[in-house]
Amino acid sequence: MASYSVLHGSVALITLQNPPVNALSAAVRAGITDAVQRTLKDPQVTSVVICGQNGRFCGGADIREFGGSMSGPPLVPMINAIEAMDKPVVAAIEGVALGGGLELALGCHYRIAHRQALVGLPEVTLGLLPAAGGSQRLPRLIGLPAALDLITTGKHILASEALKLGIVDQVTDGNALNMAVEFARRIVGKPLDPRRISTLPCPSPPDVDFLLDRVLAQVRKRARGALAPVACVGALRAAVFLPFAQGMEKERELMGALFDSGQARALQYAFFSQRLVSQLENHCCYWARYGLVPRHIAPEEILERCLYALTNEGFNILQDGMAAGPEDIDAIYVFGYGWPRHRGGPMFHAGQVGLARVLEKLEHYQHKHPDVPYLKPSPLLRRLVAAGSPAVQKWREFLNKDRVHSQL
Ligand SMILES: CC/C=C\C=C\CC(=O)SCCNC(=O)CCNC(=O)[C@H](O)C(C)(C)COP(=O)(O)OP(=O)(O)OC[C@H]1O[C@@H](n2cnc3c(N)ncnc32)[C@H](O)[C@@H]1OP(=O)(O)O
Repeated sequence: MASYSVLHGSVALITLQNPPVNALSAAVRAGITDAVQRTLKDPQVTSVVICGQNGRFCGGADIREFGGSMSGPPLVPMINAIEAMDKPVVAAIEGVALGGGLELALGCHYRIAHRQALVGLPEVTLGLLPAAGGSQRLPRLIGLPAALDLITTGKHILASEALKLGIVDQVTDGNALNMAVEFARRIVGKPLDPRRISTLPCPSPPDVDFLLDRVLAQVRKRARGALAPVACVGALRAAVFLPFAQGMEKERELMGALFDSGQARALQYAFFSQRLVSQLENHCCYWARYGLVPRHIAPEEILERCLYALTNEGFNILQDGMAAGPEDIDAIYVFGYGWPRHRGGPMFHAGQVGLARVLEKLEHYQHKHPDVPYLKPSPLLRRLVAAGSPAVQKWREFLNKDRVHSQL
């Protein structure tokens, strides 16, 4: 929800209330929408401040809502209504203004932030794009190159950097809310049209086509099949070439394609699993109090146990006759699972690492974890090592002619 109060008899304060990060759930959107109506109707109110409870402006749309059917007032008309208000609206940014949270702030006429606050449009990391006007307002505010960088990477930046880019208007080391309220009282009567970002042209360099093509090529390469970063560039292209309303349509169309994609679901799943795992880490501290000390597992061990077990499975597949040769397995990994092409595939990679080393590592981990069957070295791997670790192209000669095609 969002609370409404009036300070100094004239400044309406709208406070987002949805701990821990004041995400824009249906109840929060409804609360903001109601509060906006109240400010419009109240003749005593001459300016408005929007803030978040407990020193956090807003962590964005409520990601937990994405899985179900969305209810409540939609974000885009709500932000448009705030921007269209004829009373100045100031966002008081403390803690975070991320995703839909920053988009809400971009719909306000001014943004005052605490120096340490973090702002950004991280939707791309969730397989999405900033679809509450962020892809259309941010480039109009700070120009195309900076907006491309922020939106295609999803990085969070400090308010002090956001000030340099022009995303926020002022920063303070003190209380951002108090500063925003004082600021809101001072600016009453100033023209608001230049502050409505949607009405501004999108500043872009003269070689804009070249820039967009170059960034698209870089983003495609970096994205390695991820759809969202490429869609972000498409939305920013629309911001440059289309009027705001048409740009918003393009933003919605691109978001529609991403929203239900398996990639968005996977990235949102990863977002919550990562947090679940860190909660388990805290449980580990709890266990330690009872004498259950978690074992430190070095990143190298995690990598080796995953990678060499996977490679070992490849040797077993060859041994069993489920694949004709190592090239078949490598092709499946490169084309089907996104294995980096420049590393050839798991079987080729095993050859590069050295088959003797792979065997030695598997024996080492199997000794430590005899209950894990995947770590038991494949007989084929042993045969290859005994034969002097021939090149991958020669492995077919070591496959039994009478292999069992057990799964065929
Ligand atoms: C038409 C569609 C229009 C608009 C679409 C907009 C898209 C978006 O806005 S997508 C969301 C964009 N926002 C983000 O990606 C921010 C995600 N959150 C974070 O990066 C961090 O949580 C943080 C805000 C920087 C806070 O970090 P920290 O203090 O380390 O706390 P956490 O452990 O990460 O989170 C605490 C708690 O909050 C939950 N949470 C965080 N953000 C959201 C969110 N946006 N929606 C729902 N829930 C959120 C997080 O899962 C944790 O919950 P637990 O229950 O404790 O796991």
